[in-house]
Amino acid sequence: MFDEILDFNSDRELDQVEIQKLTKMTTKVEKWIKRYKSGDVKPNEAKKRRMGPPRLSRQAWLQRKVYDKDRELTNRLIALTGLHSDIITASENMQVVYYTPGGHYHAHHDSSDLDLNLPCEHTRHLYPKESHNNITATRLCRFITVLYYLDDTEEGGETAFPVADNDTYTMVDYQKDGRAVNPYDLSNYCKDANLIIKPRKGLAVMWYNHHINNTTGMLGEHNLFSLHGGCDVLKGEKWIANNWIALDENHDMQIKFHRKQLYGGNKARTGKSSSKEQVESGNENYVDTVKETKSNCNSRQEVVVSHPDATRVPL
Ligand SMILES: O=C(O)CCC(=O)C(=O)O
Ligand SMILES: [Fe+2]
Repeated sequence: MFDEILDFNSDRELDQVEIQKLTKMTTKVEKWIKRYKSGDVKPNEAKKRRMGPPRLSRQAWLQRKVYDKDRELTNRLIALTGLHSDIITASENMQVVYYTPGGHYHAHHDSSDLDLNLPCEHTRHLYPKESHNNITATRLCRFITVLYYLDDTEEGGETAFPVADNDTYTMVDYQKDGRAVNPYDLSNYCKDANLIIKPRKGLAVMWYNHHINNTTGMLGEHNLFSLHGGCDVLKGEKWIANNWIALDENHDMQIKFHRKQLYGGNKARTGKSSSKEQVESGNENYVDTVKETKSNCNSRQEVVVSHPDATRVPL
């Protein structure tokens, strides 16, 4: 309430002007107190409001054929991740993010919990038509994030991982050094994060959003320690780009995805919003193209997933 109604300039103090305004505001304040007392305002709602919007930034998608014509970056990603080139090449295009002072992205996960009742967003269009029509929800299956800093930022704008390596982390009553901390709120608790990275032009950060399933060698449980976000930019601008590497928990679906994207697809994938476009564009030549390129596919022997629990998956 203090933030919402009284502290107009959000400096956490009531000055003369705010107090003068306050006298005209009594009805509104009384209404608020009444709502609060009646339990109408849930603690979460209050918390969210104090944190401000989850994200304050501008985003754009770049197509691989535009930003990486010569595949230099793609090849470096293959080397960096140790993954099969098809996994990298079939993944989402690059997202560029721009922040100005006050801009931030509160802590979040880039991928979704492993839920076998929901298809992965990147392979949803590969399900048979009948079941496909029944798909109303999907989840993000982003095994790896690679984040690039495209420029320095004068002040603030760190990428923070509030609970990295914290074995004792639970979502309830999170504490740091004996103080209650809201690990999602990077405007107020950025410096409490366990890992903080200062933007520096040319630096890239890579992390795993999931574990590997030891039996299948494919996408495993969500790694909740990958919680992260962008702290408030205090001075200057922040420019970053994201590459998300998609992986299904189902090996056959992932291979189908590669074939369609790389050898049978007629449209490049442009991020989450494009899958509908891809489905609608269809691809009647798929079977022929797969036949033609089968030798090409077959020359690729295996998908190698590089991860602390790495296993080799036959293709
Ligand atoms: O701005 C940052 O440092 C983090 C951005 C991020 O997490 C995202 O775009 O998903
Ligand atoms: Fe993120």
